[in-house]
Amino acid sequence: MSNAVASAAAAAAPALRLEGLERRLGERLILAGIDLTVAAGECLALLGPSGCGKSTILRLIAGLDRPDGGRILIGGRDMTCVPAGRRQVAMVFQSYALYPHLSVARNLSLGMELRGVPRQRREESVARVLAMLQLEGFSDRRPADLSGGQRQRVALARALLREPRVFLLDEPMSNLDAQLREELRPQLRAILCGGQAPVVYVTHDQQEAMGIADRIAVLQDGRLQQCGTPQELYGRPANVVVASFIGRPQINLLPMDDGTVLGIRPEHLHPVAEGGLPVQVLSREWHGASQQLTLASRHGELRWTTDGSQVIGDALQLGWEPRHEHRFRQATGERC
Ligand SMILES: Nc1ncnc2c1ncn2[C@@H]1O[C@H](COP(=O)(O)OP(=O)(O)OP(=O)(O)O)[C@@H](O)[C@H]1O
Repeated sequence: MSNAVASAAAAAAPALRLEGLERRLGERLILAGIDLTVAAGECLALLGPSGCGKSTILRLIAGLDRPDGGRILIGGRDMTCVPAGRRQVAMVFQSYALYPHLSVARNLSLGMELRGVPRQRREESVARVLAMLQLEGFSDRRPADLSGGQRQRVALARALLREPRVFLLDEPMSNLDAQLREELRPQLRAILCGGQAPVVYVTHDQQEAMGIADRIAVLQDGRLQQCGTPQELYGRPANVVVASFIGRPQINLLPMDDGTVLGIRPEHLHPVAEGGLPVQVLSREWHGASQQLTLASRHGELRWTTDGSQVIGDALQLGWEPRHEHRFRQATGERC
């Protein structure tokens, strides 16, 4: 291939591509044939329960671990056997790993110093990321004198300064409290989407994945269940695993006599005067603007999110619009 043809092919290639990635530990298959692509500037969330293989995928992309099958391509180039240090991949973990004895500014500039970046450019870059992450007043502080959220932003800033070709984040907000996580979410999204590097963001929190990512890949037991936009996964889950993982409170899954499972989201139920499913209120939990009710029905317990004033013991009938029904095969869990 000529240089011009090769560079045109690289430009057209996805920024990050995983092809049939496989990882075994002894007899156990930890990852089974993972195929994923991430475009430049796109944020892909890896979502799934503990042990599903999310961190293993990140470690393989970073080069901290080797796959037993498949390939990792960055900008069209096969990086599967390239050592970690030469992949230009930045990874942010849940623990911040900042140098405790150095100021914020030094923590940020050290990597550039080691790479021989001239002083003036270092100072400009540090000032730029501090402003971007709203940390301007903190450059002289030590990590111990920062809050958890501020420390995590410094860790992010340090990763941004590496100008990586791929950005990997492993549950970067899991050490922060729920309120701070919510506050940081839009900031993080703006920062991650502002760059050219593809971003892979690991989380087990579906709300965080929906809030931050352009697309979500749902994993279970080392297998990719579905990959799509948050709206696609919510609106047309490919199987009961995805249906249960996306959307809170969890979707109702009701086994039917015809060998299917009927899926109805709690927010899509509404009271009807007649011809609906008879239910009785078992318990209630206030969520501010709405309440979540647990109901007894002939198909088992149901969850219903409503702004109504029902109380425990109330009996009523519920309906739903046909367009909100999801049908899955009982035998396989796959969408019908
Ligand atoms: N060094 C190891 N030795 C044995 N098993 C391992 C090792 N590393 C990972 N595993 C197993 O591989 C599977 C995938 O682990 P991985 O850490 O990728 O999952 P995860 O989805 O990131 O989980 P979590 O959300 O808990 O971090 C798990 O079942 C785990 O027990």
